[in-house]
Amino acid sequence: MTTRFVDRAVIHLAAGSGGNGCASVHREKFKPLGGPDGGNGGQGGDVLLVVDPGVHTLLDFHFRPHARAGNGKQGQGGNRNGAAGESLELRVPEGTVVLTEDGEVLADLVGAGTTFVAAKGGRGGLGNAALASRARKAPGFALLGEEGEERDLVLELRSMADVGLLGFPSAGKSSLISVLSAAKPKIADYPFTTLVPNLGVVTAGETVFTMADVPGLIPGASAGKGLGLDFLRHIERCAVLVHVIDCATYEAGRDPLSDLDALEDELARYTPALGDSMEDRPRVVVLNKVDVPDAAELAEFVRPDLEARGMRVFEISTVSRQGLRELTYALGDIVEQTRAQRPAAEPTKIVLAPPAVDDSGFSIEPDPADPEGYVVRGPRPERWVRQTDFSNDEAVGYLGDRLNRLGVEEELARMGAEPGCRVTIGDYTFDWEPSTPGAVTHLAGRGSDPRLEQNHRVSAAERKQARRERRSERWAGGGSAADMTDDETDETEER
Ligand SMILES: Nc1nc2c(ncn2[C@@H]2O[C@H](COP(=O)(O)OP(=O)(O)OP(=O)(O)O)[C@@H](O)[C@H]2O)c(=O)[nH]1
Ligand SMILES: [Mg+2]
Repeated sequence: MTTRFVDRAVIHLAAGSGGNGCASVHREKFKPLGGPDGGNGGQGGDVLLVVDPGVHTLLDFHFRPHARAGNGKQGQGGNRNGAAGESLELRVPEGTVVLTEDGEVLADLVGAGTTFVAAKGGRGGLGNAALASRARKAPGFALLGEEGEERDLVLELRSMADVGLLGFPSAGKSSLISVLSAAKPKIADYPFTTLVPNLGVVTAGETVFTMADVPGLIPGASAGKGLGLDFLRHIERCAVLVHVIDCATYEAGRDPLSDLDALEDELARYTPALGDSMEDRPRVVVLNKVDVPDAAELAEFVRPDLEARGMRVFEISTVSRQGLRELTYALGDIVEQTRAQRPAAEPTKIVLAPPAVDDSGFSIEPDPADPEGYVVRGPRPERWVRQTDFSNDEAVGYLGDRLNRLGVEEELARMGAEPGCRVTIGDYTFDWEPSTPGAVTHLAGRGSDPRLEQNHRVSAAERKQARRERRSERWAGGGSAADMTDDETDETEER
């Protein structure tokens, strides 16, 4: 069996947006002044990655890298909440590693059914029924649904083989896998013949194990030289490492001992992305091409040195097939031992959501893009701004109240912000009009609220630019319906 796989794909995901809340007033014959009855918007659908043992490659993502989940529906009058958007499940193979474009590992998907929330749907906005309070009996506004998360992620499939072959280019790795298994990889006398890993299934008596043939390694690989990191990535998961050493090379500066040192050196320099050091991984040395008389002689010569280093050494030839049986059974034994030590199979159906963040805080910093401006950061202020319909003064007033209650205004004053200065929260910039200290009104009626007057709605390009300038730690967006009620909780407290 030979499995050739596309082992890396960049995907672009868009979760569904939340539906807007509805502002509606109950109307009935003879009852002209009913209460607010606008329902909440539905939650946007998530984009999920789900491990499916029936999927073996990332090929589909190669052809279809874009995926989008359904949007939540708008709330409606009569207290009808909008339906949630449909989540999208993308099937990925066992052993898929999810990374950011910067290479940060987000998840390592093992176990059938394991699910990763790759892009979180936006929250639906509260309708005016949910926003009503004693102080605000009939809110003339509702909250907007939030946009769904958009994410570019990298998927990598790391070989899950039991045995990983490593060696210089042309050492005979592909040849070895071809004689030990039914795999028929490309074999040629030029370096880097193998560009993608090949998996072979090897049988040693009762033991059946997989072997991965990976591209050749050259010094500097751990720093990305040759196929470098691509190569190393694939042996991270292998329980047993086999150094395949070419005893018949005439290349200057190459001999079995220095080849082995170079390979070990690269391994030591490589930091596995999955955090599991390869130092303690069992390894054996295969001295290949002993069908060549000079090579056989050299192998005999270096064997004691290698053994003195504690290595198990096998002299083989993939051409004459000598030494193969012994090697196969020895590998089978080691694989059995590592299997026995391995913890029990992972439970299935784990759902990996982005870690919950403490979203209660906020911070204010001088705006790097404006000498007199400030930038307010925090999951809640940013979310509240996104939820605000700026064409509705009452909604803007409500935002002002929320920010006030959180202490944003107080903190701005403490930092010496001057009235009229520009304050940016998320994608919006306001002129700051502080309310009189000590006389903060929590009750915004209908009509204009002078404290927050939105200047302009910035264009996407401006936003991007400003974001770049202000770049710093960002909060993981998203969140659950729980935080939605959370906002309302402190409202309740205050009431
Ligand atoms: N004489 C002899 N030649 C061998 C033996 N094993 C492999 N070769 C030759 O060595 C060359 C390289 O073999 P491959 O199996 O392609 O080597 P590789 O390690 O997979 O090389 P890359 O994929 O480039 O890293 C080929 O020309 C093979 O025919 C052997 O046991 N004896
Ligand atoms: Mg090869």
